[in-house]
Amino acid sequence: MNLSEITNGLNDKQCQSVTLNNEKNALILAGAGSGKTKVLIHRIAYLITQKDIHIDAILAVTFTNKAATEMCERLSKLLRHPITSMWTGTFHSLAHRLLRTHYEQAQLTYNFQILDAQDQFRIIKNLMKENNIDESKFPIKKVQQFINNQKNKGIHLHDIDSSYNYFIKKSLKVFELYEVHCKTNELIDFAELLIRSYELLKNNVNLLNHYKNRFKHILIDEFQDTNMIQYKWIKLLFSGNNKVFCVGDDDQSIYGWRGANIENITKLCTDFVPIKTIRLEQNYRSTNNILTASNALIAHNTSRMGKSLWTNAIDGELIDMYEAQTEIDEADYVVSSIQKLITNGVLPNDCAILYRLNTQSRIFEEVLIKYNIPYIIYGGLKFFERAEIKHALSYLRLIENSDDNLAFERVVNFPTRGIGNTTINKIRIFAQNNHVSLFQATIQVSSTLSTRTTNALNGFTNLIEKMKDDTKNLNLSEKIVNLLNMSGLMAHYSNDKTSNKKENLEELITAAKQYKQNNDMNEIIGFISLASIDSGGNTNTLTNQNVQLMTMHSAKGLEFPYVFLSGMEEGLSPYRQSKNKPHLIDEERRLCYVGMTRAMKKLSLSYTMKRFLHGHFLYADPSRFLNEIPDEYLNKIKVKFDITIKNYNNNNIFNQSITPKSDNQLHIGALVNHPKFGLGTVLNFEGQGDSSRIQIKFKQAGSIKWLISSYANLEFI
Ligand SMILES: Nc1ncnc2c1ncn2[C@@H]1O[C@H](COP(=O)(O)OP(=O)(O)OP(=O)(O)O)[C@@H](O)[C@H]1O
Repeated sequence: MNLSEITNGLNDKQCQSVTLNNEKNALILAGAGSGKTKVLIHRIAYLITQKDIHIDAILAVTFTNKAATEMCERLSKLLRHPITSMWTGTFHSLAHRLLRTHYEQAQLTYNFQILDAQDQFRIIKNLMKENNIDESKFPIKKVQQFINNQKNKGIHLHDIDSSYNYFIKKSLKVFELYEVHCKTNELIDFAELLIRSYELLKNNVNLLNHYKNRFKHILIDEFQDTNMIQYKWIKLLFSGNNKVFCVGDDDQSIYGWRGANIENITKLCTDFVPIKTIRLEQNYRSTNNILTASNALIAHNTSRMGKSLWTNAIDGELIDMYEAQTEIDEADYVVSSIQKLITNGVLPNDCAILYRLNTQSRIFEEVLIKYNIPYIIYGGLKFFERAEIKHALSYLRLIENSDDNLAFERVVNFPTRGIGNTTINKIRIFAQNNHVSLFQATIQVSSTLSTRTTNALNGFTNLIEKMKDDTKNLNLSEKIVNLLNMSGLMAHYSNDKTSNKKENLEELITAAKQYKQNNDMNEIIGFISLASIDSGGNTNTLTNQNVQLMTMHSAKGLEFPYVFLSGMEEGLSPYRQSKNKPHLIDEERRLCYVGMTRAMKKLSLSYTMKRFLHGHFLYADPSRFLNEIPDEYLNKIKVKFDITIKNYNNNNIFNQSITPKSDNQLHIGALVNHPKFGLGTVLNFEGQGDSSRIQIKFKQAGSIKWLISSYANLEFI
């Protein structure tokens, strides 16, 4: 393969990045839609074909495992031969591979288990309960986040100063209990994967040197969202003999809340010298209007590394900006706009509805159903996180290692076999006191219980032993088929006609058939670990006839011809927790920028005057980000209200078509006088014609009232 085949179709800057001199490290600052994935793939192809770098000497880190699979597929296509053995994946999956390969040096046994976020939550919850830590005062999610934040920064338990406040003191207590629990049960959570693999290399000089010499080229995608421990990991592997090639965009760093450290990008330029920085500024995705409006928004962020994106594309349509009265009105507007597009021949999957919070999807779903438009939600419960899949995998875990306590707890009584909580508690206590696993405890304790309970417990332990024997010569997917039948899971879910749980179990069998084993890893352990690290996508991703719904975070890296960015209100975007915190507002602005730059042909923004969220009505101003987009790119759309008002002053009844917040005297914020309630401020209107209502906050008694507008008897002031 010659050089021109590798650089064919690349622009000058892309080409310069791909063919960069081998002697230098590189930071490719790649703007939204500037083709960074393309550059990364072509760079690897260039190294292999033009610089004779062996595939084993390349380490490629991606943001998701799906991105890694796609990268290998595209690379195979470009090179015209399959690429299967390259070390590629997320930091977590690579760390996992290192730990499984060198488990003894990492002071682990081969059977160590990976703890996903759900199981981590359950363990923290149990530990708090056992130690009488009140979850109403110390929400489990917050404690979990505290623990993970410390770990993501690479901070050890004993290094944390507990003198700050009571929350930290209590969280540290849980942290300590949690660490002991994980250590005793050989459970490794996500952050621990990184810490352990970092320490494995750091404490084993020979091993470190082996990998330093092996990986001549380390390529990292989405560098702006690396966290501290990931940065340390790369720095450790870096030597005079190898080179790093990092691709990222400081304007798209959106995972600060999860420990990502945007400063890693600037640190790179001082820690990895000599380094060449190349900016990719030509955007191939969006129309000029969408791109220029997005540029104007992100220009309000301080401390940017600076890029000015441009495009050869046409101006395209203006960006619609819709002011809705309520979230129902907003959803109606978005869905009816999508329906018009579909009627004009647009495919549903070319349309995406983006929002800030998962909970915002509900109302869109209701309206989509009403309009009979198929949709799919990304980022909800992922495939391997579903209960039925976790149950099935627990049986697989138990035949691999019957001492796996988490798996035991999940299925000892599922499907139900008459083993109640009291019995399970007895088993837990016995296991704790005698330092044995729950499975061992069951065998030892069962004879001391009632005959019925003994039979039930023996039934379970015998079932696991029989499963082990019967499936030992089968391949992975055959094993799963047998476990599903022997455990009764398949029969259990087959009876449930209201859900697609049975189909999900069948999908699990397919996933097992498709699983490609790493040469150096046991098949079952590899498959189970993959399920924990990369919980997979939605099950029904294959269909392309659905409107796509997702949070702005999940939309990272994707593109759609038509994008509807909803909930553009203060408190949602930017999210209320960022209030008065400039660095968090900057991150929210980046998130909005990511959302806007997903659009190829048409972007619609919307906000509501009133929103029912988390059980309350919220009245919010339009997002400050909307004001940061110059008017010339916007097509502002406001609804009109037909409302009947009786003016108290002159007793005139008049019908009006009102645009809220227009110069009309009746607008939100207008001052009114009422014969009975006195002075007040208009908060809201609702409905049409005779059934319209007006909401007013009266100064007297500070009360808020809805009045039928026809009889409101208001005097405008
Ligand atoms: N040289 C090129 N010529 C034509 N199209 C290109 C070129 N480079 C990239 N593209 C196209 O531009 C679009 C954006 O590319 P890609 O998704 O790789 O961008 P990105 O930099 O990863 O974007 P983001 O960071 O916003 O997710 C894709 O549709 C891609 O095919």
